[in-house]
Amino acid sequence: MYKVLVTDNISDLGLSTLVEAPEVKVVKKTGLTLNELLIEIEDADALLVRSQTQVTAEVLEKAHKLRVIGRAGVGVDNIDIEAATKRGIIVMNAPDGNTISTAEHTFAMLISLSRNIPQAYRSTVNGEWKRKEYVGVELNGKTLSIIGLGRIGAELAQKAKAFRMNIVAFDPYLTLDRAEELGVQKASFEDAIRAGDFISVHTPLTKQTRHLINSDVFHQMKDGVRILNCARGGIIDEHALVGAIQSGKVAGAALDVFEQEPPAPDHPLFVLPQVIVTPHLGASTVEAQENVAIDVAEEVLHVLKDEPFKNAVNLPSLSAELQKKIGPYLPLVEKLGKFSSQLATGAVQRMVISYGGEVADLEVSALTRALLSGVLSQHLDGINQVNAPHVAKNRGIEVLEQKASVSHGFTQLITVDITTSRGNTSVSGTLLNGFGARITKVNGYSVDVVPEGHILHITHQDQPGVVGKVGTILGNDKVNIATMQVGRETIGGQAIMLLGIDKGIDDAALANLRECGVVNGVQVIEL
Ligand SMILES: NC(=O)c1ccc[n+]([C@@H]2O[C@H](COP(=O)([O-])OP(=O)(O)OC[C@H]3O[C@@H](n4cnc5c(N)ncnc54)[C@H](O)[C@@H]3O)[C@@H](O)[C@H]2O)c1
Ligand SMILES: O=C(O)[C@H](O)COP(=O)(O)O
Repeated sequence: MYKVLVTDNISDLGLSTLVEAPEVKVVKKTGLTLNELLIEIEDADALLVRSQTQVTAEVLEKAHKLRVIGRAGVGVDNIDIEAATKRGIIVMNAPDGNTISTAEHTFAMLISLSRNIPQAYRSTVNGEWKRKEYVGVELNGKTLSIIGLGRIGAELAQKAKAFRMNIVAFDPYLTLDRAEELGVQKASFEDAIRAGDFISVHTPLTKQTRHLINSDVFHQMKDGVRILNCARGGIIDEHALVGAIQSGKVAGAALDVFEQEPPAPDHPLFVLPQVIVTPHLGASTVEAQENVAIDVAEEVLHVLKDEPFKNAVNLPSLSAELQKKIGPYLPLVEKLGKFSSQLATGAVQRMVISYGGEVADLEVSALTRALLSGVLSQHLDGINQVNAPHVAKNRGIEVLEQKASVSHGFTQLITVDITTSRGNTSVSGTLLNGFGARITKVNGYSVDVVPEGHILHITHQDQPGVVGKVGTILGNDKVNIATMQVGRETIGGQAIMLLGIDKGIDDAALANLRECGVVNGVQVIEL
């Protein structure tokens, strides 16, 4: 039974996917103190959060069983991704479900800001009638600069265009074609900042975007500019914003998010009449909350059930088409990794993974991760495709991926060459149409082995009687030989024998084999 811990308010409709899954126990505990969270996380297999729960390295330290963190929403800045990745924990979000709601909220803030609606409401219900004080500005014909033209930025652009605003956008990944398609003017950051009558930020909060809008940037803006942040607190330097409003540079600001949430009640922005605020409501609609909860619950369940999943933020994303194409290769590369690392002796220093034939036409990074995970998991605990590249890098293991059109007679061939402190090991494998995975070459010897179960790898001199002697020793130990493959360099030269056996071999029989006088080395490979 998998324990899925839910620590923020996530829609029950979305959670029903998990509640109804027989292999899952949903434990919903919101408002936990840090100490309570540290206890609850210990036996959790999955954690579901929104933006409130701070999933820090300290929390993850206690997460001994955790395989996946699902964020019912977009921003993952409340999760220590690096710490999760190191521990092999998948972090996934629900990137699409709240786009419309957040863009609509931003637009509501834009109109409210231009017409002073919140201020006028408060004044009017307090018995005042200040028609002159709340004169606004039109949106029509004004320039809206959007910093970060992703899902929400692009959706906002469409809404603002309907109000006949000119849209100028800066996004490092914005192409001219995409800008044309959206009907926006692509600009540099500086030009977008200088052009806007209204400036709205829609980037994630990262090291690069923290205080992206600071006092230097405010100086470059038009006098009387209005600022919006419905993305993340911290993208705008709040102290610089206070100064820019007090100096008259900025005519108004609409904020849904804050550097610290909830902000202190005496926050200096709250006494400025030009500032309107909401308590992080961008995604707070019935529709958005159902969408993100359903999306994330489904994907978390896929992870727990070892099924293909999407939206992991600490794994490269694979299209459904690519997943389908590389799927059949995954068991082969994992086996190649396990086989080669059990054969290799000494500390791994370098791995070269070569893809030949049809597989070379695919984007193979997911296969490389799976193979690397197969290699490292033989010697290290807790290795998976999420943390394998990170662990290899930390241990100074060089990993090279290469592609070749030749595949030595096979439709596709994958070879792993491992260099250790003691020498080199090379193992190749292929997928045989209708027959599955095969190991086709081991250290230069051609073989045809199904990579499964218990395999003995024996090196010996090619001479009469070796097979008989090995067979007798195993027979005496009641070990049944299921398959046998031999390969040799030349007649009478160095040779290998790969024996598929029905059960693990005990230490005594292994010692007998090693001391029988006709074999040079024996390695047990468990796949
Ligand atoms: N207020 C809310 O309730 C709410 C709701 C949803 C999302 N958000 C926030 O909005 C952010 C954007 O969401 P999205 O779904 O549009 O994400 P997205 O990934 O589709 O778009 C983000 C865009 O920012 C761009 N970007 C990154 N760094 C940049 C930089 N330095 N300068 C300019 N552009 C940069 C990216 O290229 C990307 O196109 C999220 O990261 C989240 O923090 C807030
Ligand atoms: O990044 C997001 O998706 C939004 O900020 C929503 O956050 P919330 O789930 O805490 O409302």
